[in-house]
Amino acid sequence: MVNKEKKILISKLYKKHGEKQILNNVSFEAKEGRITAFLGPNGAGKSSTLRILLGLDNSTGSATFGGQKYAAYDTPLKIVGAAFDGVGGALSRKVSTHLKIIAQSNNISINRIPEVLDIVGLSDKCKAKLGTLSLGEGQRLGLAAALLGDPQYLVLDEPTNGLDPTGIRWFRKFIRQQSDMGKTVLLSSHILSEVEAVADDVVIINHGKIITTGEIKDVMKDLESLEDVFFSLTEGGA
Ligand SMILES: Nc1ncnc2c1ncn2[C@@H]1O[C@H](COP(=O)(O)OP(=O)(O)OP(=O)(O)O)[C@@H](O)[C@H]1O
Repeated sequence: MVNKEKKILISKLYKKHGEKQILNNVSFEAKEGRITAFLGPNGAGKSSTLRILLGLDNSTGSATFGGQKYAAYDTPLKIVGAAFDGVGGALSRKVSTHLKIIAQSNNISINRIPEVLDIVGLSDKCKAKLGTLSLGEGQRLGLAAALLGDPQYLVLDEPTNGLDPTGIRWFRKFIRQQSDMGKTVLLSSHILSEVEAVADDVVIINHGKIITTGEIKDVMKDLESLEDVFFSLTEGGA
């Protein structure tokens, strides 16, 4: 039975690599029309959680989009758009060809390609080779690929990596537009100031354990900045 609520629900994930427990009862949700930031220091377990959510790794527990696992959707790119580090195509391939391959393998019309390039401000790079893109352009192309299927859910791993201040400002506006359209946005970051400026809700993870979740304004209510919250929770003992 498909859950009508358009939320990402992560419940009781446990994961070990060898003897090391890298996820320990990880549970949280990301809600429709809101931007949820998944925050934590290097090695905290963010990418591991997102990989499980996207069916790239296994674990105990469950991780669903609208009540269904990623792999249970016939054409997942029409439901979930994901962007991880790197573009992931042959460097000699053109931007348009890269997006065409992704679109065609997911039954998405190629008419969508100019639209997504326009949304991310890469229309002039349509014929450029992947190997010639800057880091920031590569990030934008990753977002374009994520948007191809006009998905309800966006899962973005460190989306501001490599963006300059103009790019960061562009990203904030872009992601707010997406959530205002009713999308469910989950993004990971270790850049606290970025998250503070853009997120509605925050989930903080450290050493594989969720240490706080809530609306950003509530999590921050007794502290000056998210930076203070983060350090009080991750270094102060929790
Ligand atoms: N395949 C693997 N084998 C062994 N250990 C792993 C593997 N993948 C991840 N880990 C370990 O799991 C822990 C969590 O890693 P993960 O990449 O999820 O962290 P992260 O929060 O995304 O960090 P970062 O911000 O640096 O990307 C780390 O200690 C990492 O070394």
